[in-house]
Amino acid sequence: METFGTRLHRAVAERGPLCVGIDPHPGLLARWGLEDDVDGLERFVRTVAEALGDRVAVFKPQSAFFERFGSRGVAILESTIRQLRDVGALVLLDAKRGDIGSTVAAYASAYLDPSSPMYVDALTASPYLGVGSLAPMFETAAAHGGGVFVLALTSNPEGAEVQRAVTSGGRTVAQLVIDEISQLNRGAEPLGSFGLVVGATIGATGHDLSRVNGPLLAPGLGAQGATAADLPTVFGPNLSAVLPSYSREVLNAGPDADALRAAAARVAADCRRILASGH
Ligand SMILES: O=c1ccn([C@@H]2O[C@H](COP(=O)(O)O)[C@@H](O)[C@H]2O)c(=O)[nH]1
Repeated sequence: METFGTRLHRAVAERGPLCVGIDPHPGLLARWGLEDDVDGLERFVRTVAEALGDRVAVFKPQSAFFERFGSRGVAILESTIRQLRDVGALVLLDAKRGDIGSTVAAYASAYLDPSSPMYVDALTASPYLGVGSLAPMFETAAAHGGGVFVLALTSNPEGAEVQRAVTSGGRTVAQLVIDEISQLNRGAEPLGSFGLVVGATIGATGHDLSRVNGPLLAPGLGAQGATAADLPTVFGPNLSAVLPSYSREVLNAGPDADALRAAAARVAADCRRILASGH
């Protein structure tokens, strides 16, 4: 069985280092001339999947925008996940799950067990009940070739007061998370399956990402103000592991399929240039 890290490494080599977020904001539905209802949601996500599904390495549907419409919205999320995986894209569901271990085990079954209707390649997770509480997710992901991306240094300004607080051991909370994920990825080749979320907006924070040996998802590009040119400041010598993530910046170009493709190609080219130059 191939690991998620191996599959991600190949997807990025074939399609380029880009994650496109699928965030059907009410404002975007209106901009696309769609109603803010289940039919509008379905038209929106089908358009994105048909325009970009065969060329973007990773899609990151934001669960909240589907949950907003109840069970019919979740059914659309489920079919979108299938549609994207059928055309060879990897799906990273952004649901930021986290809880006590026994409940985390249920989240692991829901999203990381291939027998589940909601099975995805990888899931975002929140470590604030302790990184150890996420163990059932890590175990299920490892057993089935899946991945988990754990929040470390998020792109929103409110994250810093918690994530950069110093623990009794002298490390920041974020560094503790980084170090625990680094342990899980030790020795993995070509890339570990356990990633971190590090916002592109945060500037230079002095955190040590050098031992992560796993993917570094970088949201905050585009609509939140960061650009590809900010990536070297945030990630320093660890740029090769960065997976840049854009949602609204690409989705704003729709609903025209060619315009969506052009927007994705533009941000991918910006990122490729910066990531390849290493600075
Ligand atoms: O630190 C984080 C973690 C997750 N996100 C999510 O990414 C997208 C960003 O959307 P944009 O339109 O590109 O701003 C969204 O789903 C967030 O929930 C994040 O922004 N920052």
